[in-house]
Amino acid sequence: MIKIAVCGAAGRMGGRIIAAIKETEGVELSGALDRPGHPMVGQDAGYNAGLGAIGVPISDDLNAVVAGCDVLIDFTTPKVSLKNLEVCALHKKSIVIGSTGFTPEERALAAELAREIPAVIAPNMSVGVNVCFKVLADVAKILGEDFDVEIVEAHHKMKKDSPSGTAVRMGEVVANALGRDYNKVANFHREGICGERTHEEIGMQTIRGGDIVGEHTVYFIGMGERVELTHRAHTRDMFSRGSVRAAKWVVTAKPGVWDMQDVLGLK
Ligand SMILES: NC(=O)c1ccc[n+]([C@@H]2O[C@H](COP(=O)([O-])OP(=O)(O)OC[C@H]3O[C@@H](n4cnc5c(N)ncnc54)[C@H](O)[C@@H]3O)[C@@H](O)[C@H]2O)c1
Ligand SMILES: O=C(O)C1=N[C@H](C(=O)O)CCC1
Repeated sequence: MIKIAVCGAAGRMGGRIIAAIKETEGVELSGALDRPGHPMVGQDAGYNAGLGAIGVPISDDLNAVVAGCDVLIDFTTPKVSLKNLEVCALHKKSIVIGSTGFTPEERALAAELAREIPAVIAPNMSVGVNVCFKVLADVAKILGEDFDVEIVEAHHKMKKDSPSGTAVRMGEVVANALGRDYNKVANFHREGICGERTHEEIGMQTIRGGDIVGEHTVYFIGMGERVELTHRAHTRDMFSRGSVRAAKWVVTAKPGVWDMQDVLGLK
């Protein structure tokens, strides 16, 4: 039985991940964590998962929870995830990180911290989005330079980072396929007399409102036609099931940073 602990257990994803662990064979919830001072610390973790009491309290003791697990699933924020990665490395435990909004410097630090433990770090754990990542590179290469690329994402109004980690990864995949540097060609802002669109730029647009779980469209816009590749999440459950699948996979992986395409065998 693989022992999984969940960090961010009082959050939107934390609750769904605990529910997914409960429905998955071969794994058990060994611990649940949230931030010191959170009102749900001390309460049973099953309540946020809609399960009633399951006998695992939400703790704020990171070291104790990590010591008692085989793998930590972490859906919090980049800064918290980096700390969790450091503590997992100290305890030689595996980690699955779903947090988004990492800066390039934070990504480099994560790779450094994961030199001796296996870590899955992925902005989107759904099968559908990871298949999109795979086909996007081919679509971009086939359509080539005659098509302008714009990416639009929509999420709930509580989301803290923008653009979404998924949209950033889509931009990186397209930019790489076209031989461009995402950090140079991503355009996050158009306002006023901002001039004609450049050939190389990838427009990144963000919508925030209500309870939208997550939607992403990559537009390839040519003269006279366009191709749109869209993914729509109906619930958070395919993210949470994906994270549990990643946890089962990562405990036997070699040290280093892996992503969901490694877990799904899409590379
Ligand atoms: N990779 C994916 O498939 C995927 C899917 C959905 C969301 N996300 C990402 O997951 C993250 C969390 O999303 P959410 O909607 O669950 O957010 P949320 O705000 O509902 O939950 C985050 C939880 O982390 C807790 N937290 C904050 N600081 C902490 C600390 N120091 N120690 C322990 N817990 C701490 C918060 O109290 C909160 O309960 C975001 O970055 C989001 O973009 C990724
Ligand atoms: O709800 C969120 O927050 C989501 N975040 C991920 C992202 O930033 O790409 C995945 C979709 C949901």
